Amino acid sequence: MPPAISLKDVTVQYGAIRALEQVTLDINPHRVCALIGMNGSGKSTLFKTIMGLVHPVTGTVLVNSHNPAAERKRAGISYVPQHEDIDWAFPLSVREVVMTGRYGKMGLTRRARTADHQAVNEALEKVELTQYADRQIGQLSGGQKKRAFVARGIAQEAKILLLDEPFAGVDKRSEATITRLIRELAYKGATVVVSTHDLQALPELADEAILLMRRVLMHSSPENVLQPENLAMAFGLDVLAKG
Ligand SMILES: Nc1ncnc2c1ncn2[C@@H]1O[C@H](COP(=O)(O)OP(=O)(O)OP(=O)(O)O)[C@@H](O)[C@H]1O
Repeated sequence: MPPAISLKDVTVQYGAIRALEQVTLDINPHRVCALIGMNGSGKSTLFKTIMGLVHPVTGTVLVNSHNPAAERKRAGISYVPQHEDIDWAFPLSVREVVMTGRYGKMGLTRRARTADHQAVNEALEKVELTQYADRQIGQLSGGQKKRAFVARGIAQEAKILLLDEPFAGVDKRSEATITRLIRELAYKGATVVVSTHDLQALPELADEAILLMRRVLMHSSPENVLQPENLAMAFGLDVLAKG
């Protein structure tokens, strides 16, 4: 089976800042892959590159064996950006946000059919937000907002989900719900890439992990990546001192 995501020698620059350098990696289908690295190590840039929102200066990116922008248009890939990258004042209800995940299936008319409403209701139920469905998205708590965007990914039925720090600022209950849903999505055949700073939860969450510091330092099992010497490579020695 070809990799779900494949990058070869990808370098990304923002002006003079080199955010990714010669990144080569393959992520196989049906896996949960965690992306680990310190602030500024290029995690969000990697997601945006896989989505075709940021264009590498060199190298190639394939998503489901297609060009990223084409795959995004086909709705084969779903992306939950970081909290700060979303306009929470946008006048959409939670239900409408989740419905945007169905746009790729609706064609140009964007008219929701029974199957779309059903998929949205099921996704809302899965993330336990049915009772908040008609609230404006900005009026949810941090954890509920994350869950709403995970619901959008579920409703989209995308083969690949990219989740940028879905656990940041969420309580234990939301974290457990999101972890359970990620595992369930992979079990049902999706490929999930998730960035997280929660190293303790890694073995339960992910099948494999990538240590990123502009370059891929390591791509291995969570257990290997969590070895102190490997974490020290990505985070410096502080992480060892903090245990
Ligand atoms: N639009 C931009 N313009 C210029 N520089 C940028 C831009 N976006 C990111 N950068 C820079 O690129 C580097 C990688 O940033 P990126 O957001 O990908 O890191 P990250 O690992 O997601 O960080 P964090 O954990 O803080 O979210 C950083 O040095 C950042 O300052």
